[in-house]
Amino acid sequence: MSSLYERLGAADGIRRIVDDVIANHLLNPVVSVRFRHVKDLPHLKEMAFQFFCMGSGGPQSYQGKDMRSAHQGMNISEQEYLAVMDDIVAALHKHGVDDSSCNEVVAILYALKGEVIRV
Ligand code: HEM
Repeated sequence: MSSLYERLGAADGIRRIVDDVIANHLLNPVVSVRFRHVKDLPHLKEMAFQFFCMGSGGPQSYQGKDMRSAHQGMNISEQEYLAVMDDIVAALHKHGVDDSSCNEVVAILYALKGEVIRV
């Protein structure tokens, strides 16, 4: 079986998925205000791209903050966390990622929950 990275469409596919994830966040009333206030969205996209690539088994290295430091002091709620997961799943479906690969992504993100919510 090919790697999760390949099933997500490798670098080009992940780039497109990340663009849609951020677009979804900006339209999602539960979290849009968080993302409208980000000063450097291109940087956030690049970090999210690297994170996704590395986390799915791609050759890229992630140069951003660890998840706890990245979200420290934001007081992110469970509801916001779920909204972000929903936006990611919607972007994966839009790009034709199969259900089992989608579930793998959800499991990886779920494991990071404790480093994101109210840290
Ligand atoms: C498991 C879920 C999540 C992952 C994998 C994730 C991943 C990331 C990454 C890689 C960064 C960039 C860090 C850096 O700049 O070095 C980041 C920043 C950010 N995250 Fe998350 N995140 C998650 C959940 C959330 C949630 C639930 C929210 C709130 C709605 C959120 C809001 C933000 C914001 C606003 C920033 C940008 C901070 C800034 O540069 O001003 N994240 N996240």
